[in-house]
Amino acid sequence: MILSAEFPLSLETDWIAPQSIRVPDFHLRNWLLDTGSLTERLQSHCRQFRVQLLGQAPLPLLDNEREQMGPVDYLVREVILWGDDRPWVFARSLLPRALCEQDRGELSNLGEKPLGSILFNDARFERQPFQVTRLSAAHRLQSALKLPGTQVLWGRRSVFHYLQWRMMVAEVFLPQCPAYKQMGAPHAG
Ligand SMILES: C=C(O[C@@H]1C=C(C(=O)O)C=C[C@H]1O)C(=O)O
Repeated sequence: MILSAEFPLSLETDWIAPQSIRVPDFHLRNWLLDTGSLTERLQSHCRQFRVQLLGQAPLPLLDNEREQMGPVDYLVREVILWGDDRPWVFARSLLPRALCEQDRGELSNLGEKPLGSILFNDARFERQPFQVTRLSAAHRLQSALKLPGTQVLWGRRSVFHYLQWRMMVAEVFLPQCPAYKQMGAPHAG
């Protein structure tokens, strides 16, 4: 299973401090603000976890990314995270191009290896506070991913500081993600 989508999909949305927005339920809020590896949490909810790479290339940033990331070049990486053949997360990450091409070569050819396997295995990556976002059912991401577009989607983003570098990770929970209480599903922790 793959989701066909153009690259970059981008992610035009407003990002808000968590204390300034009401998240509908505690379960979702817990997922949105979990500072651990999303990859690891998703892996605990499925038998087969997979990263589908939509693309990774040097690209311009959105205005509301650039204002946090400073005047350096970035590789934009966009992926879909799958759990047991269900698309669970769209992620857009900004990787400093010079870092990828110098010190951390493994970042430039990450491919379908989860980014979290690097970020959460090196204490020098220091996560900064989250911002959250609410995408309406009509948001273009839903139509671009050919999702049913019948529900509001929630996402989060944070900057990781690494030495003199900044890296941003933004994740949107897609409709089947365990971050939402699935109708009729037994309560998942
Ligand atoms: C940052 C993490 O890595 C995950 C994997 C990503 C990737 O491979 O591009 C992007 C965002 C994350 O959902 C994580 O596991 O928390």
